[in-house]
Amino acid sequence: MLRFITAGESHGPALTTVIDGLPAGVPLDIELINRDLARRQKGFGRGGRMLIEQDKAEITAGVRFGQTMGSPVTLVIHNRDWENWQDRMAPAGSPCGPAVTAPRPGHADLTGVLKYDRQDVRDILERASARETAARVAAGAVMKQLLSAAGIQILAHVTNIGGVQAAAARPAFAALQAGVLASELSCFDTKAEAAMKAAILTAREQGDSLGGIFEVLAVGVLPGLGSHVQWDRRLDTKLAAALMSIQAIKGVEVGAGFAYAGLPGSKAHDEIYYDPARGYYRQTNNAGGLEGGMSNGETIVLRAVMKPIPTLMTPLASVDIVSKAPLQANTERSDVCAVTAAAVVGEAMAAIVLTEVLLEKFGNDNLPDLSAAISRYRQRLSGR
Ligand SMILES: Cc1cc2nc3c(=O)[nH]c(=O)nc-3n(C[C@H](O)[C@H](O)[C@H](O)COP(=O)(O)O)c2cc1C
Ligand SMILES: C=C(O[C@@H]1CC(C(=O)O)=C[C@@H](OP(=O)(O)O)[C@H]1O)C(=O)O
Repeated sequence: MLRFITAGESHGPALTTVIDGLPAGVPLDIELINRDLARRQKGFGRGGRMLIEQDKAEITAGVRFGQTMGSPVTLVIHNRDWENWQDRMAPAGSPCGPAVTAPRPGHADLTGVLKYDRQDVRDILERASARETAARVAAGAVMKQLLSAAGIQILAHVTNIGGVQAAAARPAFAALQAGVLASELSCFDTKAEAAMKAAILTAREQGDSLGGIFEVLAVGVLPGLGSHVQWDRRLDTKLAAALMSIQAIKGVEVGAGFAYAGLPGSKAHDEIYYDPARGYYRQTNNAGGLEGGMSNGETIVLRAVMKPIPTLMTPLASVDIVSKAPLQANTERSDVCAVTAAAVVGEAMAAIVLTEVLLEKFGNDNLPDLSAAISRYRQRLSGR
Protein backbone atom coordinates (compact mmCIF):
# COMPACT_ATOMS: atom_id res chain seq x y z
CA MET A 1 0.00 0.00 0.00
CA LEU A 2 1.33 3.44 -0.95
CA ARG A 3 1.04 6.10 1.76
CA PHE A 4 2.44 9.56 2.16
CA ILE A 5 2.19 12.23 4.81
CA THR A 6 3.72 15.64 5.24
CA ALA A 7 4.77 17.59 8.34
CA GLY A 8 5.98 21.10 8.93
CA GLU A 9 4.82 24.67 9.57
CA SER A 10 5.01 27.48 7.06
CA HIS A 11 7.66 29.39 9.06
CA GLY A 12 9.15 26.42 10.91
CA PRO A 13 12.60 25.00 10.15
CA ALA A 14 11.54 22.59 7.39
CA LEU A 15 8.84 20.62 5.61
CA THR A 16 9.09 16.84 5.59
CA THR A 17 7.45 14.18 3.42
CA VAL A 18 7.49 10.47 4.16
CA ILE A 19 6.49 8.13 1.32
CA ASP A 20 5.92 4.52 2.31
CA GLY A 21 5.28 1.68 -0.16
CA LEU A 22 7.42 2.67 -3.14
CA PRO A 23 9.00 -0.26 -5.00
CA ALA A 24 12.75 -0.80 -4.87
CA GLY A 25 14.84 0.00 -7.93
CA VAL A 26 13.14 3.23 -9.02
CA PRO A 27 15.82 5.59 -10.33
CA LEU A 28 15.42 8.99 -8.68
CA ASP A 29 16.86 12.18 -10.11
CA ILE A 30 16.89 14.91 -7.45
CA GLU A 31 17.08 17.55 -10.21
CA LEU A 32 13.63 16.52 -11.46
CA ILE A 33 12.26 16.97 -7.94
CA ASN A 34 13.90 20.39 -7.65
CA ARG A 35 12.60 21.40 -11.09
CA ASP A 36 9.00 20.82 -9.95
CA LEU A 37 9.69 22.65 -6.68
CA ALA A 38 10.93 25.65 -8.70
CA ARG A 39 7.87 25.46 -10.99
CA ARG A 40 5.59 25.56 -7.91
CA GLN A 41 7.26 28.73 -6.72
CA LYS A 42 6.64 30.69 -9.86
CA GLY A 43 3.63 32.34 -11.42
CA PHE A 44 2.86 36.02 -11.85
CA GLY A 45 1.05 37.23 -8.71
CA ARG A 46 3.06 35.40 -6.06
CA GLY A 47 4.00 37.39 -2.95
CA GLY A 48 7.23 38.39 -1.19
CA ARG A 49 7.81 34.98 0.39
CA MET A 50 8.78 33.53 -2.96
CA LEU A 51 11.66 36.00 -3.16
CA ILE A 52 13.06 34.44 0.01
CA GLU A 53 12.57 30.72 -0.67
CA GLN A 54 14.53 28.68 -3.22
CA ASP A 55 13.04 25.26 -2.55
CA LYS A 56 15.37 22.28 -2.82
CA ALA A 57 14.69 18.76 -1.57
CA GLU A 58 17.11 16.76 0.50
CA ILE A 59 16.65 12.98 0.48
CA THR A 60 17.23 11.69 4.00
CA ALA A 61 15.97 8.09 3.75
CA GLY A 62 15.04 5.30 1.35
CA VAL A 63 17.50 5.99 -1.50
CA ARG A 64 21.06 4.75 -2.16
CA PHE A 65 23.14 5.58 -5.22
CA GLY A 66 20.16 7.13 -6.98
CA GLN A 67 17.72 4.23 -6.53
CA THR A 68 14.91 3.53 -4.09
CA MET A 69 15.41 0.52 -1.79
CA GLY A 70 11.78 -0.30 -0.95
CA SER A 71 12.08 1.41 2.46
CA PRO A 72 10.25 4.68 3.23
CA VAL A 73 11.58 7.61 1.22
CA THR A 74 11.91 10.83 3.22
CA LEU A 75 12.38 14.27 1.71
CA VAL A 76 13.15 17.47 3.59
CA ILE A 77 12.75 21.02 2.28
CA HIS A 78 14.29 23.70 4.47
CA ASN A 79 12.41 26.98 4.93
CA ARG A 80 14.87 29.80 4.34
CA ASP A 81 12.40 32.18 6.01
CA TRP A 82 12.84 30.24 9.30
CA GLU A 83 15.84 32.45 10.00
CA ASN A 84 13.47 35.42 10.31
CA TRP A 85 10.91 33.58 12.44
CA GLN A 86 12.96 31.63 14.99
CA ASP A 87 11.77 33.77 17.90
CA ARG A 88 8.09 33.47 16.92
CA MET A 89 8.24 29.75 16.02
CA ALA A 90 10.45 28.37 18.82
CA PRO A 91 9.36 24.90 19.97
CA ALA A 92 10.30 25.76 23.59
CA GLY A 93 10.12 28.93 25.70
CA SER A 94 7.38 31.51 26.15
CA PRO A 95 5.38 33.32 23.49
CA CYS A 96 7.26 36.23 22.02
CA GLY A 97 5.41 39.19 20.59
CA PRO A 98 1.64 39.73 20.41
CA ALA A 99 -0.70 36.92 19.40
CA VAL A 100 -2.59 37.17 16.10
CA THR A 101 -6.20 37.73 17.17
CA ALA A 102 -7.83 38.94 13.93
CA PRO A 103 -8.98 35.85 11.96
CA ARG A 104 -9.13 36.14 8.17
CA PRO A 105 -12.40 35.26 6.43
CA GLY A 106 -11.79 32.39 4.02
CA HIS A 107 -8.87 30.95 5.99
CA ALA A 108 -8.73 28.25 8.67
CA ASP A 109 -8.04 30.89 11.35
CA LEU A 110 -11.32 31.21 13.28
CA THR A 111 -12.61 27.63 13.19
CA GLY A 112 -9.09 26.39 13.89
CA VAL A 113 -8.63 28.37 17.12
CA LEU A 114 -12.06 27.30 18.34
CA LYS A 115 -11.60 23.61 17.51
CA TYR A 116 -8.02 23.30 18.82
CA ASP A 117 -8.56 25.68 21.75
CA ARG A 118 -5.69 28.01 20.78
CA GLN A 119 -5.38 31.68 21.77
CA ASP A 120 -3.10 32.70 18.87
CA VAL A 121 -4.33 32.37 15.28
CA ARG A 122 -0.71 31.67 14.29
CA ASP A 123 -1.02 28.21 15.87
CA ILE A 124 -3.54 27.45 13.12
CA LEU A 125 -2.38 29.44 10.12
CA GLU A 126 1.12 28.01 10.21
CA ARG A 127 -0.10 24.55 9.24
CA ALA A 128 -3.16 25.65 7.25
CA SER A 129 -0.82 27.59 4.96
CA ALA A 130 -0.28 26.18 1.49
CA ARG A 131 3.47 26.32 2.13
CA GLU A 132 2.82 22.63 2.90
CA THR A 133 2.21 22.01 -0.80
CA ALA A 134 5.97 22.18 -1.43
CA ALA A 135 6.22 18.85 0.42
CA ARG A 136 3.44 17.39 -1.74
CA VAL A 137 5.14 18.53 -4.93
CA ALA A 138 8.37 16.83 -3.83
CA ALA A 139 6.42 13.60 -3.23
CA GLY A 140 4.62 13.97 -6.56
CA ALA A 141 7.93 14.46 -8.38
CA VAL A 142 9.12 11.12 -6.96
CA MET A 143 5.91 9.42 -8.15
CA LYS A 144 6.23 11.01 -11.60
CA GLN A 145 9.60 9.30 -12.02
CA LEU A 146 8.00 5.94 -11.30
CA LEU A 147 5.05 6.71 -13.57
CA SER A 148 7.31 7.72 -16.44
CA ALA A 149 8.87 4.23 -16.25
CA ALA A 150 5.32 3.00 -16.94
CA GLY A 151 4.87 5.44 -19.85
CA ILE A 152 2.61 7.85 -17.94
CA GLN A 153 3.17 11.63 -18.12
CA ILE A 154 1.30 14.32 -16.21
CA LEU A 155 1.02 18.02 -16.93
CA ALA A 156 -1.20 20.83 -15.64
CA HIS A 157 -1.91 24.17 -17.26
CA VAL A 158 -3.84 27.26 -16.24
CA THR A 159 -7.09 27.83 -18.16
CA ASN A 160 -8.67 30.73 -16.28
CA ILE A 161 -7.57 33.52 -13.96
CA GLY A 162 -10.12 35.87 -12.43
CA GLY A 163 -12.60 35.05 -15.22
CA VAL A 164 -10.10 35.52 -18.08
CA GLN A 165 -10.39 32.30 -20.06
CA ALA A 166 -7.71 30.60 -22.20
CA ALA A 167 -8.71 29.30 -25.65
CA ALA A 168 -10.82 26.15 -25.39
CA ALA A 169 -8.78 24.12 -27.90
CA ARG A 170 -5.49 23.09 -26.39
CA PRO A 171 -2.57 21.91 -28.56
CA ALA A 172 -1.20 18.35 -28.59
CA PHE A 173 0.57 17.25 -25.42
CA ALA A 174 4.18 17.97 -26.47
CA ALA A 175 3.33 21.48 -27.76
CA LEU A 176 1.23 22.15 -24.68
CA GLN A 177 4.12 21.11 -22.46
CA ALA A 178 6.53 23.44 -24.27
CA GLY A 179 4.04 26.32 -24.02
CA VAL A 180 3.32 25.71 -20.34
CA LEU A 181 6.99 25.50 -19.38
CA ALA A 182 7.76 28.71 -21.29
CA SER A 183 4.83 30.66 -19.82
CA GLU A 184 5.04 32.70 -16.64
CA LEU A 185 1.51 31.62 -15.73
CA SER A 186 1.64 28.06 -17.15
CA CYS A 187 -0.96 29.08 -19.75
CA PHE A 188 -0.35 28.06 -23.39
CA ASP A 189 -2.59 30.86 -24.75
CA THR A 190 -0.28 33.90 -24.91
CA LYS A 191 -3.10 36.35 -25.68
CA ALA A 192 -5.15 35.21 -22.71
CA GLU A 193 -2.00 35.20 -20.56
CA ALA A 194 -1.45 38.91 -21.18
CA ALA A 195 -5.02 39.64 -20.07
CA MET A 196 -4.60 37.35 -17.04
CA LYS A 197 -1.48 39.25 -15.96
CA ALA A 198 -3.28 42.57 -16.38
CA ALA A 199 -6.11 41.28 -14.18
CA ILE A 200 -3.61 40.23 -11.50
CA LEU A 201 -1.92 43.65 -11.61
CA THR A 202 -5.26 45.40 -11.19
CA ALA A 203 -6.17 43.14 -8.28
CA ARG A 204 -2.82 43.86 -6.63
CA GLU A 205 -3.26 47.62 -7.04
CA GLN A 206 -6.70 47.36 -5.45
CA GLY A 207 -5.46 45.29 -2.50
CA ASP A 208 -7.55 42.42 -3.84
CA SER A 209 -6.84 38.82 -4.93
CA LEU A 210 -7.87 36.38 -7.68
CA GLY A 211 -8.57 32.68 -8.16
CA GLY A 212 -8.96 30.64 -11.31
CA ILE A 213 -8.99 27.22 -12.93
CA PHE A 214 -6.28 24.74 -13.89
CA GLU A 215 -6.51 21.55 -15.91
CA VAL A 216 -4.50 18.40 -15.20
CA LEU A 217 -3.81 15.93 -18.02
CA ALA A 218 -2.42 12.41 -17.63
CA VAL A 219 -1.36 10.71 -20.87
CA GLY A 220 -0.31 7.11 -21.40
CA VAL A 221 -2.48 5.79 -18.57
CA LEU A 222 -3.31 2.10 -19.11
CA PRO A 223 -6.95 1.11 -19.12
CA GLY A 224 -8.21 -0.54 -15.95
CA LEU A 225 -6.69 1.48 -13.08
CA GLY A 226 -9.22 1.96 -10.28
CA SER A 227 -12.38 -0.13 -10.05
CA HIS A 228 -16.14 0.02 -10.49
CA VAL A 229 -16.80 -2.44 -7.63
CA GLN A 230 -16.64 -0.17 -4.57
CA TRP A 231 -17.18 3.57 -4.06
CA ASP A 232 -13.79 4.21 -2.54
CA ARG A 233 -11.91 2.25 -5.21
CA ARG A 234 -13.25 4.39 -8.08
CA LEU A 235 -10.40 6.33 -9.66
CA ASP A 236 -12.67 9.39 -10.01
CA THR A 237 -13.21 9.31 -6.23
CA LYS A 238 -9.51 9.28 -5.49
CA LEU A 239 -8.52 11.90 -8.07
CA ALA A 240 -11.30 14.30 -7.09
CA ALA A 241 -10.45 13.94 -3.39
CA ALA A 242 -6.75 14.49 -4.11
CA LEU A 243 -7.41 17.73 -6.00
CA MET A 244 -10.00 18.88 -3.44
CA SER A 245 -7.38 18.37 -0.71
CA ILE A 246 -5.33 21.28 -2.08
CA GLN A 247 -5.82 24.48 -0.06
CA ALA A 248 -8.37 26.84 -1.68
CA ILE A 249 -9.65 24.29 -4.27
CA LYS A 250 -13.44 24.43 -4.25
CA GLY A 251 -14.55 22.31 -7.20
CA VAL A 252 -13.31 19.54 -9.49
CA GLU A 253 -14.51 18.41 -12.92
CA VAL A 254 -13.75 15.23 -14.85
CA GLY A 255 -13.78 15.49 -18.67
CA ALA A 256 -16.79 17.49 -19.86
CA GLY A 257 -17.67 17.97 -16.17
CA PHE A 258 -20.36 20.57 -15.53
CA ALA A 259 -20.88 21.01 -19.30
CA TYR A 260 -22.59 17.59 -19.28
CA ALA A 261 -25.65 19.37 -17.86
CA GLY A 262 -26.27 20.92 -21.30
CA LEU A 263 -25.59 17.86 -23.44
CA PRO A 264 -28.04 15.16 -24.52
CA GLY A 265 -26.79 11.58 -24.10
CA SER A 266 -26.32 11.27 -27.86
CA LYS A 267 -23.69 14.04 -27.77
CA ALA A 268 -22.25 13.29 -24.35
CA HIS A 269 -20.78 9.81 -24.60
CA ASP A 270 -17.64 8.79 -26.43
CA GLU A 271 -18.44 6.16 -29.07
CA ILE A 272 -16.24 3.06 -29.15
CA TYR A 273 -14.25 1.96 -32.23
CA TYR A 274 -11.79 -0.83 -32.94
CA ASP A 275 -8.71 -0.88 -35.12
CA PRO A 276 -6.51 -4.01 -35.27
CA ALA A 277 -3.37 -1.89 -34.88
CA ARG A 278 -4.68 0.44 -32.13
CA GLY A 279 -7.16 -1.81 -30.39
CA TYR A 280 -10.25 -0.11 -28.89
CA TYR A 281 -10.34 3.67 -29.12
CA ARG A 282 -12.65 6.70 -28.95
CA GLN A 283 -12.73 9.72 -31.24
CA THR A 284 -13.91 12.04 -28.47
CA ASN A 285 -12.98 12.23 -24.81
CA ASN A 286 -15.85 13.82 -22.91
CA ALA A 287 -15.37 11.15 -20.25
CA GLY A 288 -11.93 12.57 -19.51
CA GLY A 289 -10.37 9.11 -19.60
CA LEU A 290 -12.54 7.71 -16.80
CA GLU A 291 -15.55 5.39 -17.15
CA GLY A 292 -17.11 3.35 -14.37
CA GLY A 293 -14.45 4.42 -11.88
CA MET A 294 -11.64 3.09 -14.11
CA SER A 295 -9.16 4.63 -16.51
CA ASN A 296 -10.24 3.74 -20.06
CA GLY A 297 -6.89 4.36 -21.80
CA GLU A 298 -7.71 7.86 -23.08
CA THR A 299 -6.09 10.98 -21.64
CA ILE A 300 -7.30 11.69 -18.10
CA VAL A 301 -8.65 15.26 -17.99
CA LEU A 302 -9.39 16.97 -14.66
CA ARG A 303 -10.08 20.59 -13.85
CA ALA A 304 -10.05 22.32 -10.47
CA VAL A 305 -11.21 25.78 -9.44
CA MET A 306 -9.27 27.80 -6.88
CA LYS A 307 -11.01 30.49 -4.86
CA PRO A 308 -9.35 33.93 -4.58
CA ILE A 309 -6.57 34.15 -1.97
CA PRO A 310 -8.18 35.01 1.42
CA THR A 311 -5.51 37.38 2.79
CA LEU A 312 -6.33 40.81 1.39
CA MET A 313 -4.32 44.02 1.69
CA THR A 314 -7.68 45.81 1.86
CA PRO A 315 -8.90 43.48 4.57
CA LEU A 316 -12.42 42.18 5.13
CA ALA A 317 -14.47 42.59 8.28
CA SER A 318 -13.66 40.29 11.16
CA VAL A 319 -13.89 40.13 14.96
CA ASP A 320 -11.09 40.18 17.54
CA ILE A 321 -11.08 36.74 19.21
CA VAL A 322 -10.21 38.25 22.62
CA SER A 323 -12.25 41.46 22.87
CA LYS A 324 -14.94 40.40 20.35
CA ALA A 325 -14.73 43.95 18.94
CA PRO A 326 -15.22 44.35 15.20
CA LEU A 327 -11.98 44.97 13.30
CA GLN A 328 -10.31 44.33 9.98
CA ALA A 329 -8.82 40.90 9.32
CA ASN A 330 -5.11 40.27 9.74
CA THR A 331 -3.01 41.40 6.78
CA GLU A 332 -0.03 39.12 6.35
CA ARG A 333 2.37 39.34 3.42
CA SER A 334 0.50 37.32 0.80
CA ASP A 335 0.11 36.07 -2.76
CA VAL A 336 -2.36 37.94 -4.98
CA CYS A 337 -2.91 34.92 -7.21
CA ALA A 338 -1.41 31.41 -6.90
CA VAL A 339 -3.28 29.39 -9.54
CA THR A 340 -0.01 28.56 -11.36
CA ALA A 341 1.43 27.15 -8.15
CA ALA A 342 -1.78 25.24 -7.42
CA ALA A 343 -1.61 23.71 -10.92
CA VAL A 344 1.80 22.20 -10.14
CA VAL A 345 0.39 20.88 -6.86
CA GLY A 346 -2.50 19.40 -8.89
CA GLU A 347 0.02 17.52 -11.04
CA ALA A 348 1.65 16.15 -7.90
CA MET A 349 -1.63 15.02 -6.35
CA ALA A 350 -2.70 13.31 -9.59
CA ALA A 351 0.72 11.60 -9.77
CA ILE A 352 0.37 10.33 -6.20
CA VAL A 353 -3.07 8.83 -6.89
CA LEU A 354 -2.05 7.26 -10.21
CA THR A 355 1.00 5.70 -8.55
CA GLU A 356 -1.22 4.31 -5.80
CA VAL A 357 -3.61 2.59 -8.23
CA LEU A 358 -0.79 1.42 -10.52
CA LEU A 359 0.99 -0.28 -7.60
CA GLU A 360 -2.30 -1.67 -6.31
CA LYS A 361 -2.88 -3.39 -9.66
CA PHE A 362 0.67 -4.50 -10.49
CA GLY A 363 2.56 -4.88 -7.17
CA ASN A 364 5.08 -2.74 -5.35
CA ASP A 365 8.12 -4.84 -4.43
CA ASN A 366 10.52 -3.76 -7.14
CA LEU A 367 10.51 -1.95 -10.47
CA PRO A 368 11.52 -4.92 -12.69
CA ASP A 369 8.62 -7.05 -11.35
CA LEU A 370 6.28 -4.08 -11.76
CA SER A 371 7.41 -3.45 -15.35
CA ALA A 372 7.06 -7.16 -16.19
CA ALA A 373 3.52 -7.24 -14.75
CA ILE A 374 2.58 -4.15 -16.79
CA SER A 375 4.02 -5.72 -19.98
CA ARG A 376 2.09 -8.96 -19.36
CA TYR A 377 -1.11 -6.96 -18.89
CA ARG A 378 -0.53 -4.91 -22.05
CA GLN A 379 0.15 -8.16 -23.91
CA ARG A 380 -3.10 -9.66 -22.68
CA LEU A 381 -5.07 -6.57 -23.67
CA SER A 382 -3.51 -6.51 -27.14
CA GLY A 383 -5.03 -9.95 -27.76
CA ARG A 384 -8.57 -8.75 -26.91
C1 LIG B 1 -0.13 27.51 -3.80
C2 LIG B 1 -1.05 28.25 -2.87
C3 LIG B 1 -0.66 29.47 -2.36
C4 LIG B 1 -1.49 30.16 -1.49
N1 LIG B 1 -1.09 31.38 -1.01
C5 LIG B 1 -1.87 32.03 -0.13
C6 LIG B 1 -1.46 33.27 0.41
O1 LIG B 1 -0.40 33.80 0.08
N2 LIG B 1 -2.29 33.86 1.30
C7 LIG B 1 -3.48 33.31 1.69
O2 LIG B 1 -4.19 33.88 2.49
N3 LIG B 1 -3.89 32.14 1.17
C8 LIG B 1 -3.12 31.48 0.28
N4 LIG B 1 -3.54 30.29 -0.22
C9 LIG B 1 -4.86 29.79 0.13
C10 LIG B 1 -4.98 29.29 1.55
O3 LIG B 1 -3.94 28.41 1.87
C11 LIG B 1 -6.32 28.60 1.76
O4 LIG B 1 -7.35 29.39 1.28
C12 LIG B 1 -6.51 28.33 3.23
O5 LIG B 1 -5.61 27.33 3.64
C13 LIG B 1 -7.93 27.91 3.59
O6 LIG B 1 -8.25 26.68 3.04
P1 LIG B 1 -9.52 26.50 2.11
O7 LIG B 1 -9.51 27.65 1.19
O8 LIG B 1 -9.29 25.20 1.43
O9 LIG B 1 -10.73 26.51 2.98
C14 LIG B 1 -2.74 29.60 -1.12
C15 LIG B 1 -3.12 28.35 -1.63
C16 LIG B 1 -2.29 27.69 -2.50
C17 LIG B 1 -2.73 26.35 -3.06
C1 LIG C 1 4.98 29.99 1.40
C2 LIG C 1 4.18 29.64 0.42
O1 LIG C 1 2.92 30.09 0.26
C3 LIG C 1 2.32 30.78 1.31
C4 LIG C 1 0.91 30.28 1.42
C5 LIG C 1 0.13 31.09 2.35
C6 LIG C 1 -1.16 30.54 2.78
O2 LIG C 1 -1.80 31.16 3.65
O3 LIG C 1 -1.60 29.50 2.27
C7 LIG C 1 0.56 32.33 2.77
C8 LIG C 1 1.84 32.95 2.31
O4 LIG C 1 2.85 32.72 3.27
P1 LIG C 1 3.70 33.93 3.92
O5 LIG C 1 2.78 34.51 4.95
O6 LIG C 1 4.91 33.30 4.53
O7 LIG C 1 4.02 34.87 2.81
C9 LIG C 1 2.33 32.28 1.05
O8 LIG C 1 3.61 32.74 0.74
C10 LIG C 1 4.59 28.70 -0.62
O9 LIG C 1 3.73 28.42 -1.49
O10 LIG C 1 5.72 28.19 -0.57
